Amino acid sequence: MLLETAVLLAAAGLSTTRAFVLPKRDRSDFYQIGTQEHIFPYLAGAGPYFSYPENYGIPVDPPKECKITQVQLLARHGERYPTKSRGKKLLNTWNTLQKYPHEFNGSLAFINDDYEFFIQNMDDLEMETTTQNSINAINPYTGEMDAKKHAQQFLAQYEEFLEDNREFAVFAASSQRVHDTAQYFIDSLGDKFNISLQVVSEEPSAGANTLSPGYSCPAWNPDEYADIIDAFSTDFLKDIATRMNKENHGLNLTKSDAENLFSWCAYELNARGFSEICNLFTPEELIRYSYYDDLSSYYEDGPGYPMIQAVGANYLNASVKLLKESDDLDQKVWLSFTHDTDILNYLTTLGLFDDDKDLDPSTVPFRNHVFHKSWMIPQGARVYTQKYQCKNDSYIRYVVNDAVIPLENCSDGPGFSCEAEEFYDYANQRMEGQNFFEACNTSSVSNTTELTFFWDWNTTQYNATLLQE
Ligand SMILES: Cc1ncc(C[n+]2csc(CCOP(=O)(O)OP(=O)(O)O)c2C)c(N)n1
Repeated sequence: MLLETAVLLAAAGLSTTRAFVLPKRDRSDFYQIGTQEHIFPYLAGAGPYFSYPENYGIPVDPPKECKITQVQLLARHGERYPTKSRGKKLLNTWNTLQKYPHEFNGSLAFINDDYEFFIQNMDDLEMETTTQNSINAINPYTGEMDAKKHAQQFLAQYEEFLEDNREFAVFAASSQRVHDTAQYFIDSLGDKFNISLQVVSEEPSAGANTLSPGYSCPAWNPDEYADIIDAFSTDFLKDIATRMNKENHGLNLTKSDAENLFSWCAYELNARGFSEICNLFTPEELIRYSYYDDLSSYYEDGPGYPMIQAVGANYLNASVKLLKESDDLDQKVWLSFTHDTDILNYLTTLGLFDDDKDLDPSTVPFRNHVFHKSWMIPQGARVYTQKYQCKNDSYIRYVVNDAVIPLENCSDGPGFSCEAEEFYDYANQRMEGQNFFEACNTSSVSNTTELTFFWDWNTTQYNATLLQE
């Protein structure tokens, strides 16, 4: 380097070394990307997509003698940056680290080597990660690529069925990231399809005509079962903070900093493809963190909160109606995109992961543990309902994140499916006495009592204003 250039850069307060020191081979993102996929299931559904880990081995294609007659999808948006509120918390922890006046020792030492925080632009908060906004050109875990890959997988899987079904509406809740995911998916399907994207309002005023009933549910109280969740020991968080503080005298990381590090790890994976922060945790800490999240979700948005059965009934009721009307409806493909908790509410009403045993806060269970939240709704989650005909009978079954998950009490049909009439009885039973509008006190924010967009999109045209939330 010319001496003058070095002097100029130094005068501007910029380091002259950075541009000229290649990262060490073992610290290069190139070599590290792809080495952390085994921890995705432990990141509370905030990290990159992964297939449902407990696959029973049932082929996703219906048996050969059967013919698909309807497909429904309820999907989560793809990998994203943190929300604004989460981003603020992560920045606080990052500031604490940045203010530390000494070189870091031990597991945090990577920060000494020109570590660049993964949130570079506050406008990225709440948004999908994309090739454009990723801080690493070779990040394989963008929400954009996930949606595009998902669409290609969908095309390959339903190739024959889609031959005759190339024109349909796709539905997205009106959050920007949800909309963007649906758009990437549609773009990736290609120009042989004629698709109309319907953006359904997620404002509380949408009432029951929504894909995100969580926002139209004023009666929902996140703290309803806080006493159970709080009974879980979070000593593992204290242990993490203590370990970092011992390695670095004077660093006063707190328990909540330790908790933030887990989501830092997850979101950095979405934005960079790799995160040194993920390497701070022991396997045992990851397991405890993951169960803590299962427990919270179970009692806030899952089977542990009886009201959720009514919230999830809003979509399940519509889904069952579509299944029953499949012969009469021209549209056979029903793809919808929304948020994690809304899918969880729906799965709860459906009872696909409900073994009637409440999760225990006094210990981490292993054998009695069906409810793994991150397995159900990781970023890019996809819950398919398949209806197919074999001889003269129709059958229903579910494919969650690439794995066929049979209904525990109704799986005698081909491919471990549930005979349609039996399924309708089962669904009725799950929804008996469940009224979303009443249970949520939705009348205080809206007078829309029915979900109608699947049936009236053609005349109404849904194009709600996109929200950065
Ligand atoms: C039944 C219910 N009502 C209201 C809420 C409040 N709430 C928290 S998160 C959320 C939706 C968006 O959640 P986010 O964590 O940003 O999910 P993502 O977009 O990543 O899927 C809602 C409606 C809830 N969780 N559950």
